[in-house]
Amino acid sequence: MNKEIAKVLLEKKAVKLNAKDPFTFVSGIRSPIYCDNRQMIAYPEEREKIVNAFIHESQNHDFEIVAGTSTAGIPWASWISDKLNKPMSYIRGAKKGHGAGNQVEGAEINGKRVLIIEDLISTGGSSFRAVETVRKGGGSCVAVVAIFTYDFIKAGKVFSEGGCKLLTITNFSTLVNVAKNDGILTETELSLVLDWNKDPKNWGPKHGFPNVDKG
Ligand SMILES: O=P(O)(O)OC[C@H]1O[C@H](OP(=O)(O)OP(=O)(O)O)[C@H](O)[C@@H]1O
Ligand SMILES: O=C(O)c1cc(=O)[nH]c(=O)[nH]1
Repeated sequence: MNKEIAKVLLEKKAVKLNAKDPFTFVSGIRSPIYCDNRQMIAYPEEREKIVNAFIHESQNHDFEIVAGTSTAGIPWASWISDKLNKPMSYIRGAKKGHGAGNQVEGAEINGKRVLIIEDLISTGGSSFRAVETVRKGGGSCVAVVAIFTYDFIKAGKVFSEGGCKLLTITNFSTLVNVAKNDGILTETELSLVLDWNKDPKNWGPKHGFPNVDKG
């Protein structure tokens, strides 16, 4: 996994820690760590490294359309499709309730091979829903590529059972190793996040922070 990108995320403080008031993930899981890759769009030099890493990761895949997930995947899909001179789409979480009523905007995906661009994978739920949307629209998804994954077992399962390749530039263990070697996180912080990552679903309830029920 890519150490340079992990370092960039840490140096630009996209990675945040808060054990006293843990973050709530979209899945409802509570966490003392949050990786806010959205912040990286603010840094032209570093974001270019991330765009190049996305392109490197997907270089062996044959795709016709670059599709960003709404919302955090969209800026990356824009830069990637621009660099590769390929058509771009973006995938909404739900059909738009007015206007043209689309769920996929931009390039027509019907009958096309689509590469989905996501910023981050936790449970994999959001990005796999994007895969299903592409399939429903008549496209095939050659892979989902994301900047970062927490390597949850659940995410691996969702993708392998759903028959879609999941590619990631960097991951939790690489991030933790870089943070340790470069002295970015203290021993206490490192053991906090390692403890959480062993059993993310039960970490919150065990520490007095119930998970949020997302239905
Ligand atoms: O793997 P999952 O458990 O689904 O979690 C990861 C998703 O959560 C975040 O999106 P968020 O819902 O915060 O929306 P945003 O992209 O609009 O910021 C992130 O951008 C991923 O899409
Ligand atoms: O699961 C999430 O919602 C999530 C986790 C994280 O670290 N970063 C993010 O943007 N979303």
